[in-house]
Amino acid sequence: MKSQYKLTIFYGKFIDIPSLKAGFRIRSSCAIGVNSESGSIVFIQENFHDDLLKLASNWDPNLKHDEVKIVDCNNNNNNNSYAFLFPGFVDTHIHASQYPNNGLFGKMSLLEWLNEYTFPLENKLKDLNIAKIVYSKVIERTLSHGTTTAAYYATIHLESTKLLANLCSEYNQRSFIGKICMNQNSPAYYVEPSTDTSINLTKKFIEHINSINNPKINAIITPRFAPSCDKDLLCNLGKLAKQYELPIQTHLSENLNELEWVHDLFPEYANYTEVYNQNGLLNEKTILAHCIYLNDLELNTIKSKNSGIAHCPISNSCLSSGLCSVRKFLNKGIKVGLGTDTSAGYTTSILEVARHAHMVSRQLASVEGNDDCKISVTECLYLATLGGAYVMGLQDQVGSFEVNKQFDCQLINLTVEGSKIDLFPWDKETEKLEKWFFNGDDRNVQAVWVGGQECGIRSKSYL
Ligand SMILES: O=c1[nH]c(=O)c2nc[nH]c2[nH]1
Repeated sequence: MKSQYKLTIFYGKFIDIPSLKAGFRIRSSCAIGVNSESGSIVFIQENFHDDLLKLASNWDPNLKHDEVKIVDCNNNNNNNSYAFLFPGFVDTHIHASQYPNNGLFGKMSLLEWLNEYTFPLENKLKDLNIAKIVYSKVIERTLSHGTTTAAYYATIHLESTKLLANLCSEYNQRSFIGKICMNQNSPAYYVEPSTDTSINLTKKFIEHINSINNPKINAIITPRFAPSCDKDLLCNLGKLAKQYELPIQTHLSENLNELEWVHDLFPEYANYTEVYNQNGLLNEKTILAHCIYLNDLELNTIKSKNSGIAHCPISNSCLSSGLCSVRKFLNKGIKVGLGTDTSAGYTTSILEVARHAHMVSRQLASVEGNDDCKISVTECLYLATLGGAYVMGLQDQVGSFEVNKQFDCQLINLTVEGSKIDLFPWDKETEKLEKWFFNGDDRNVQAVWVGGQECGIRSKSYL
């Protein structure tokens, strides 16, 4: 339905992190105008204390007052309360289909866990009734944590993957959705019989995404990981990505047994990264999850292809996969974002992943005796927002507040009833934000907008 409003003006304190080293950019008493039709930001005016409708007239002198919607988030900022608008989080790696298993991994590591926990669950989602329950819940849950953009893995099943795309569109969550491709080394009940089947189903899925005709909903080519795809499938998926100009997502170098397995399966390649590279699967739109054990040659290849890395520190801890040095990636100028990696990761919260990234980096600093490993609070929040946007090729659209970017945003209130954050009168502003980083959760997320449209996840009012 077409909105009666042509312009929405959001007013309040806007905070974002415009580059890795920038720290918090805090814009107080700030008015951001959003074009209701395009969802993009048309003006940003900070320290504004006049009539907001004047800004609307500046933008379009013909605009009538009832065509302008004002969302005033400044009311909360009396002495005892603290609220701000922050870019929506970007989850660069999440298995939507695995959501029911969040927190279930026992003592297992990757390869056993896939067989014992993951493949049986994913196979259940061929039933569309089950898929609808699982996918609705995971979208609701991620939105409630402030995730406005997600790169989802579904399952090998076409119809339920189509359903995930439809639901993302209905819930208004920006998303990349991948039908998983796998044609070898998988259980008989959960494997595609041939390359042709996998490619044809992927093509049908791409057609479905095109038919949804929603620019927020995109297809992504998804070879699960090298062990579950033969060379023919990898190579054809590379060609498909090129033909349709689509992004690619897969797993790389997550676990030592996996590395050995890849070496045995693909002895003709110099390393794991080359398996993807030589099959046309590495380019500037590729998202590589984990990447814990890459050597310098592999990192150089990833950098030269301008591919991005989804850092998944919670998953890496849950499955004992290893400690991943993000600083190594950043020092090489490789794009890095964060991934919950549900359900190898136990949470759907990117904020929690960001603090885990912080903690793992500090562990690494002590293990390696090198303080450079430490990733600061604002660097972690950058990875959770604009860093992730770069990894997904969306850096011109989301991740920070700039004119012409989409308005993907979350309203955070540190003093909402039930909040776990206690503020004291002497807290400096950046200290309040650091407290949010370490103790915030979905209770602090009061509203979420994608492309300027509020996502209807909450009944509570934010004003
Ligand atoms: O964390 C992971 N989750 C998965 O589902 C998967 N498949 C291959 N490799 C994987 N790693």
